[in-house]
Parts: sequence; structure tokens; C-alpha cells
Amino acid sequence: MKRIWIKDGTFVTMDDARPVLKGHMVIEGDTILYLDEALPEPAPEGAEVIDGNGFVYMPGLINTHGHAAMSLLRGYSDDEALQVWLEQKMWPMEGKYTDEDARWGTALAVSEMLRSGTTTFVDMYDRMHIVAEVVEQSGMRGLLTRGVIGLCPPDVQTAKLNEAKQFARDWNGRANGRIRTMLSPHAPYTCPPDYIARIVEAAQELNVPLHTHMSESAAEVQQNIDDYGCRPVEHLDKLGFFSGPALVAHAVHLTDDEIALLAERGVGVSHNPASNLKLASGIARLPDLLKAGVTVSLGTDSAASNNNLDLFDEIRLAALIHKGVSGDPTAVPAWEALKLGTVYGARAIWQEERIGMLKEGMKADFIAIDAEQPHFYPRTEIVSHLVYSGSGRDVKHVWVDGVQVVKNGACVFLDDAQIRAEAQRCFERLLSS
Ligand SMILES: CSC[C@H]1O[C@@H](n2cnc3c(O)ncnc32)[C@H](O)[C@@H]1O
Ligand SMILES: [Zn+2]
Repeated sequence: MKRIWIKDGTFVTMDDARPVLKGHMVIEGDTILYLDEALPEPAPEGAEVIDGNGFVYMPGLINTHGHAAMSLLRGYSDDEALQVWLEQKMWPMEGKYTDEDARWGTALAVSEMLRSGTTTFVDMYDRMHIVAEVVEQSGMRGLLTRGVIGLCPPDVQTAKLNEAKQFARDWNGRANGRIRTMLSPHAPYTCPPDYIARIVEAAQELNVPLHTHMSESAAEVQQNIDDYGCRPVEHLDKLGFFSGPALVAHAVHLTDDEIALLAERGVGVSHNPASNLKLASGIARLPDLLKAGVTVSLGTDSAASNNNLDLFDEIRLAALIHKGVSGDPTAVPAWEALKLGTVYGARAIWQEERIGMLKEGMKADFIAIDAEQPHFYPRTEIVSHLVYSGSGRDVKHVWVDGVQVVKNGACVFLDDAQIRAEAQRCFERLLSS
């Protein structure tokens, strides 16, 4: 089995027991075998030895909400409100997507995410077998789900659900377990209640989690009240959505009672600060969610509403905006913000036993940050530097499952230059068709 020995590095483990240590990490196969200040004794035989001097190693980041293929639409429609952006700009363009648009849009996103330090991502889209193929090839880890919009005749609803179930069955556990699957009604405002109930039942049958957009805008909450007589949290709860593992994206507009219910039901919330700001949806009640014991993680949403997929940006925003909103500088401290992008991300997607931390026995998903740059000096607090001063551009190398997937800033298993050229070609065709 292949061994890697990172010698003399600084490790931000994300483990409260020993958050930062200077020392050595040994990887065997896909697992962290050893992590300590002392030299490994005996020295790991036949290991690839990597000089860790000048690098900060930390767990790969976990992006818990996005739509990778929409990277083709980055910059296509800015400065619009959510419903206008979605209905008048995104959906007409997405209606013209072909398989190759899905492939190159996804590849563009995966390349960007890996190169900026994200090793696991949640993706909700259609043509998901293509997304899964790109994930498999890239070496990345993904929790993938065919999102369904139910504003269509019953036979089309059924066909979409069958496709989603087939995908969830076919790909769960593939790529050495790097790929897992879920089921996803797109949102309560795009799926009638009986359709959501069928999706919930299907998730129970297949034993997979559920994911959806929820309470992203005030208008959506009001529409839910007008249509169904209650707010989205109660609506989804009545439909059984929270009776098994569930992850909701956004959750910007919540009452105290809704926060308490999400905590009680163990629902994960993917906080997407950049997308929520850009679409003027609002600012989620992150400190209140955390205080209530809700598992909160971070998502970028798509590059069409962000406009990048650098999770370091979300980490910094999460640390900053809630200080501004609350007037409390301790609202989201740096360490908590970094946890949102790592350990809490792993917890939100039910994988905290294997990813999100550098710890012996856990999967070797980790990133190397080039800390020999002006913005990492002086060496005061490395966690502070990562959150308030770092970015995805500082990521030099990335490993997933013990395999190096980014080397010197370039993807190992994807052709970054080809991806950029194909993405440009696809976008131009979409624009002119
Ligand atoms: C049916 S697959 C995914 C679907 O989601 C749409 N989408 C992208 N970003 C958002 C968002 O912030 N809120 C709601 N829906 C969103 C995307 O256009 C796809 O059609
Ligand atoms: Zn989304």
C-alpha cells in the first residue's frame, strides 16, 4: 500500500483536542496512519517523503450546497433578485443545456473547487450521471443528487423521480466510496406537497438522505403561507421531510420556533452567505442556529450566484457578516468559521467519522497551503491568518483518499486548459442558440 510521509509541517487539525501541531503525518493508502509532533518510529518504509516546511496542512474543505454545471453561467446574470434571476435568466439558459454543457460546466466547477482546497462537495442538478463521471475522474469526493422540479404534468414528475432514484441507486458508494447520493425536491415552491411526499417515501425506501432549498427569500416564505397556510419549515415537517437525514440549503428566513424545530429534528443547514448577499435574499441567523445546536455548514451555491467556488470566501464571510449584523465581534470566531467549512461540513453530510479533520484513522483528504507569502506573516495565529487573510489561491497541493489530485496548483486527473476552452465554447453556443 502506498505511503506518504509529510515531514516537518504545520497541521491545523480541526480537532479541539489539539487544534494546531508542528510535526509529521503519515498516510497509508486512503487513511491517516500517524499524526504527531514526534518523528514516526520506525520511519515509514518506502514512503514518498514530502518536505512540509513552509506549508500549512489542513483537512480539505467541504462545500455543502451547489450546482456545479452552472459554472457555465458565471457572470451571465448579475445584480438580480432571486426569482427574476432564476425564472428569467437561469431556467431559460438551463433549458438549452446539452450533455456536453453539463460535462464541461461541471468540470470547470470541479477544477475550481479542487484547486481552491475543496475536496468534498454536494451537488444538486440534472444529468447527474455526467456529474458523477467527472467526479470519478477528478478524484474528488461528492454527495450527488438529481434535483427535481415538479411544476410539470404527473407523468413527467414520475419520470423525473424515477431518474433521480435510478441515479441514487446506481452511484451510491461508487469511486471507492467517494460518491454518495441523495434525493432532492428542488424547493417547496417548485414541488407540490404530494410530490414532496413521494420523494420522502422514495428516500426512505432507498435509505438515502434528502436535500432541498428552503426559506431562501422572504417572498418564498410568504408564498408558502399563501399557498399552504404555513411557513416552509412546518410544511416540510408535515410532509415527513425531517423524519430522516435531511440537509436544507439557505434557511435565511427562520423564526425562533423554526430554529428550535430544526435542532430537534437534527436537520443540517447549509449556509450560503455570498449567494444570499448577491441575490439580496438576506442574511441567515447563523449565531442563533449555532447556539440552538443546529448543525450548520457552508455552501457556495453555484458560480452563477456567487460568483466563485472558493470556500475560503464563505468561511471569511461567515466570520465577518455576523459580527456586522449583531454588533458582537465574538458572534462567529475564526475557529468556529473554519469548523463550518470542515468538521461541521462533514457532520452536515453524515460523514464526520471519516472526513473534516486530520486525525489518525480518518480519510486522507487534506490540502497544503503555501504559507511563505506576505499575507501569512508575521506568524501570530495561523487559524486567524487562514480565515481572515487566506484564500483558495494559497492552496498548492490537494489529496483525496490519499491520492494527490492537485499538484503545484494544477489538477492531476483533469486537463485544466482543455476545460477552460470547452467551457468557453459551450457558453458561446448556449448564448447564440
Ligand atoms: C433542479 S436542479 C437545481 C436547480 O436549482 C436552481 N438554483 C440554482 N441556484 C438556486 C438558488 O439559489 N435557489 C433556488 N434555485 C436555485 C438551478 O437554476 C437549477 O435549475
Ligand atoms: Zn442552490
